[in-house]
Amino acid sequence: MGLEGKEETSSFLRDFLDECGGCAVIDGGFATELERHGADLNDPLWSAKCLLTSPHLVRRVHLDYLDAGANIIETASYQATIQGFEDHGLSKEEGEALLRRSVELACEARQIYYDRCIKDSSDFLRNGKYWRRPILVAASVGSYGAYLADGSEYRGNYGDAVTVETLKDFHRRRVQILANSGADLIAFETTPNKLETKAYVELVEEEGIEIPAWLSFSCKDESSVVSGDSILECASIADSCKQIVAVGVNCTAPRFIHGLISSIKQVTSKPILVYPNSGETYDAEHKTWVKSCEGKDEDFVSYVNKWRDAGASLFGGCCRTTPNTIKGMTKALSGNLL
Ligand code: MET
Ligand SMILES: [Zn+2]
Repeated sequence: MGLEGKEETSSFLRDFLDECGGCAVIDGGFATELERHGADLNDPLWSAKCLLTSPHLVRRVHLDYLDAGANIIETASYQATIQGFEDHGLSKEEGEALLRRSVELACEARQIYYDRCIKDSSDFLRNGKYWRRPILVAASVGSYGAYLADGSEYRGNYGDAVTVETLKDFHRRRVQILANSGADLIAFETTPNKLETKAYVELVEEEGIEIPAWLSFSCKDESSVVSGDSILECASIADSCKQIVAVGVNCTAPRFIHGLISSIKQVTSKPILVYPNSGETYDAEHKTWVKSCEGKDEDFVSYVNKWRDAGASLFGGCCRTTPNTIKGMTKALSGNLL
């Protein structure tokens, strides 16, 4: 890509944020929301299983988040990998088609949402002018640990045998497919360590990935990602890559978010995104979420404006948050705290 393209990439998200009025709303937990609707995700493919068994539900959850006010919806590809689909008995081509399908489903939901808004044209009129809420489709890429389906993305320790090269090889084909699928950007999410951060950055540079990406980390406290690596180091690596247009934190307890924003701000001037989980902890052995002292949706939502003051500009939710959480955030950010 020439210089012109790179400049376009760096202003892509800022222009979008301007259009949204300064900050944007991301959707909430996707897999856990599918479960709330009755999907059985007790499978190594987790949410990606629904791409095979219930695409209508995938589309429906995307729509629920759009109705709640989301400006960015993330595809059901978090745990969709060609290797995972092959382990499930599918061919490479079928696996690749399902990755593309995850993006199509999100794009279809956006189209349905816009078509509906045209019918109810009040959504399209602002100060007497035609306006439609900007909506992006972000192609989710979960970590190698997510593919292992043993909760590794919350530990981030892959052992000595796994190198940057292993990880690049693991992610390469999926990232290439998602980058050419019609998605607006790639969401590298729940990144657990420095090694995988390096792998993503090298991969997008070496493969000449043409769409922008964000990189977000799952963290275990205010200063470290789940592996124990420093958030400052990880965020600096993400910052060094032109294609990465935002850096942040996801699937992390809300109580650590404020401190993490302050740390990330020290090492990047890129927009910062935060989409914490409900504050519960995932018990990989029993495949359940365990309550902590953290409160409910309402408490979580009341933090949003503090996080904005601390320097973040994209906000959403991760596991166990719901369209209701996102609705609350949308209101809180537009100055109408519930
Ligand atoms: N976007 C993914 C989801 O909400 C992130 C999962 S984090 C374990 O399902
Ligand atoms: Zn999560």
